Order: sequence, then structure tokens, then C-alpha cells
Amino acid sequence: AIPSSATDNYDLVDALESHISKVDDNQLVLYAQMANLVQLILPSIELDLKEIAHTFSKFACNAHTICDPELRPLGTGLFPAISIINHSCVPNAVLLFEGRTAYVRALQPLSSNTEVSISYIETAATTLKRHNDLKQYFFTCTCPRCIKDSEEDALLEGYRCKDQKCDGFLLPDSGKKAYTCQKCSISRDEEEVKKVSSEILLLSDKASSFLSSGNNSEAGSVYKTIEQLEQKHYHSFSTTLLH
Ligand SMILES: C[S@@+](CC[C@H](N)C(=O)[O-])C[C@H]1O[C@@H](n2cnc3c(N)ncnc32)[C@H](O)[C@@H]1O
Repeated sequence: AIPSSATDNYDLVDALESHISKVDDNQLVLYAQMANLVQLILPSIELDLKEIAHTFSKFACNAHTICDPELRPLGTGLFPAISIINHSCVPNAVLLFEGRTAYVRALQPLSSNTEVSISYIETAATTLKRHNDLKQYFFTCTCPRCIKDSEEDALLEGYRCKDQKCDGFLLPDSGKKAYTCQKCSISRDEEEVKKVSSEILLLSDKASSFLSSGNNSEAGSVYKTIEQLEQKHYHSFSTTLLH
């Protein structure tokens, strides 16, 4: 049912998943500090700090980014009735905003027994990147796009040929668990390609956290390492698009 009172909203938020047992220690410390801040702002009310920390954890996996009509982010909002909607990388609905009001709009005709899904993340990304972006929600997506073979990923990634002099790009060869150059037929092992991609993602996370904590020189040196890896790993067309 659509909530119509503050108590309805409270009950819905109370029932939301917090994933608190899976939250790492650094994040728990942050939630505890934020809960203390709430107590400092509201000294006259005796608050349950543990409950507030749980609420912040609920916020992380249930809130949505509020966007303007051009999809520029304006802020974050918790819409408990919308938080019941699960994610898919091939969603059948989208979340839209008009001012402070959120709308779920179907992308195709939906029958009454079809589960409504939206995407929590940017969908125009490879499976690896999408799974990395979904980490804060503590589940592994098994939507049709995530379980099918990686031809789309190869096109989105644009891996380069192992031979640095060849300007071919790689296509997945699922039979051989490899990627093969469409120009010279040299193959790269699938595992090795995925390992380098994961390493680049990890380094990108590291560089962003250096940047957000003001460590610009450390961030700069990590970005240099990323650039070198990307030049070896991706086709020049893709690296031009990445920067
Ligand atoms: C915004 S809530 C969605 C509603 C949630 N399923 C519930 O019952 O409260 C987000 C959480 O739902 C779960 N979830 C969302 N989409 C999922 C999916 N495609 N597969 C598995 N779990 C999913 C994850 O636990 C995620 O942290």
C-alpha cells in the first residue's frame, strides 16, 4: 500500500534491509560518527545511537539519487514505497522526478504479475563495472545481461591486441576462454584480461578516495599507473573515450 501517514512511512523504513552485518569496519565507524553528530545536533532528545547507525546503513542501500529532467544529480532521497523495487541491468521501469515527487514509469507494457525493476546504477557499463557499482547494495546481479556471454562487454571495453603494433580489437572466444584479435587472430587469456580490468577498477576506487580525502599527489600517481595499464589493455579508441 502507498504510505499516507508518518507512521506508515516509519513502518516501511523500519522494515527496510540494512545489510549491517556485511558493512565493513571503516564504514561502521563512519556510521557511528554520523550517529554521534545527530545526537550533538539534537541534544534534547535521547537517541538510540545504534538505531541511527542502522538507519544510515539502510539509507546507503535504499535511497535514490534525485535528478533534474536532464538527469543531473540534485541530491539523495529515501522514498520507502519505491525502496521495495529490486534492481535489474535490463530494467522494465525507470525512476523519474518532478521536483520532490518521484515517479516510477514503465518502459514497456507490464502485465499485473510482472515484477517491476529499475536500475540502481548507470547501465551503459560493462558487467564488471556494473557489479562494482552495485557493491554498496550487497547482492550479485543475475539479470539476463549479467549471465549471458561477454560479447557486449568486449565491445564496451574495447580490449586491444596483445601485439602492441597491431591496432585490432579483441572479440570474445567463449569456446577457448580467451579473447581473440579480429585482425591478426592472436589470443589473450580471458582470466588475465579480467584480472587487469579488476585491477584498473580497484585502482580507480583508490584514486577517488585519495582525491576525496585531499591527497592530490597520491591520487595523481595512482592515475598515472591507471593510464599506463589502460594504454596496454584497451584499444586507443576506448582510451580516447575514457579521458
Ligand atoms: C532498495 S532494496 C530493494 C527491496 C528489497 N528486496 C527488500 O525486500 O526490501 C535493495 C536491496 O534489495 C536487494 N536486491 C535488489 N535487487 C536485487 C536483485 N536483482 N537480486 C538480488 N537482490 C536484490 C539487495 O539486498 C539490495 O540491497
